[in-house]
Amino acid sequence: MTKLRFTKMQALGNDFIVIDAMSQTVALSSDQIRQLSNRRLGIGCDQVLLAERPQRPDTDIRYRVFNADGGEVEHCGNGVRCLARFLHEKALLEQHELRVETRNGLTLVHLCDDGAIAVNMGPPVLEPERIPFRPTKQASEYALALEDKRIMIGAVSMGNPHAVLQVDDIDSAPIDTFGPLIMEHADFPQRVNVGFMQVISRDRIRLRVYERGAGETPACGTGACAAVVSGRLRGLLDARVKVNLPGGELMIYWDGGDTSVWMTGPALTVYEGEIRL
Ligand SMILES: N[C@@H](CCC[C@H](N)C(=O)O)C(=O)O
Repeated sequence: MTKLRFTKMQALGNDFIVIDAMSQTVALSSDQIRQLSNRRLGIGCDQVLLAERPQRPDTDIRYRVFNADGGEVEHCGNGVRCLARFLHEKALLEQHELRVETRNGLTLVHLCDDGAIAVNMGPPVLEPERIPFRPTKQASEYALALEDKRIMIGAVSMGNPHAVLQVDDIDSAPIDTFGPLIMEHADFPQRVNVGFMQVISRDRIRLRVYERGAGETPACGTGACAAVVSGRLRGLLDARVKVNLPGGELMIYWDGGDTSVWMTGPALTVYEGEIRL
């Protein structure tokens, strides 16, 4: 039997089990991730995050992200803010600027004096083959065949893949039906996170996200970035946008082109413990 120390954290209700994999040996199978994430059989969370020693010399920490379904993925916007908070609270890293190694790149995180955490998420990836999305010419919107319907989506990678639908009202949007269908759509070979975006004004949207490997969550950081990028590309939004998610608010800034997307929001510790596996 293995004992594992963990910290339970949340960012706008998107919740995480954060594990220091530097001071303890951690080798979790997909089954164990599913068990930890299960809200009855384990601790319960949307994602498990591992803080590991960096492999790249130009970074301070490596973080790995596992969805509640056990699959490892590339990135997590709310998760990277929780990771930064965790490292500071544990005095594992003390600087206010952190260079975080992700599965496919480098993310810069800044702990602000007012308690918020700002993340430079890097430029969005829009080339379909890099999202990855079915081979096609890059566009701001694509038609997607969904059973007998044809819907319009934006497709963006923020390190992880996102489809963004514009809806009139997120309260009545078909999240539970369209969410799983689009997530598993054959045009997205790695599956996809699905955002439902309601544009309120050029600087405010409402958003719900059906996450790959976790289902609908109260908030999704990379989803908020992808929605603003998609809204900008469709000519609907300005550069600075307040994103209202069911769990709270994120500020997203994107100046277009190859510039980085910035995300600012909270991250909090809930409790700490030890679990037997
Ligand atoms: N909650 C996250 C995204 C977590 C990963 C995602 N479900 C995926 O599979 O890519 C966020 O805040 O960005």
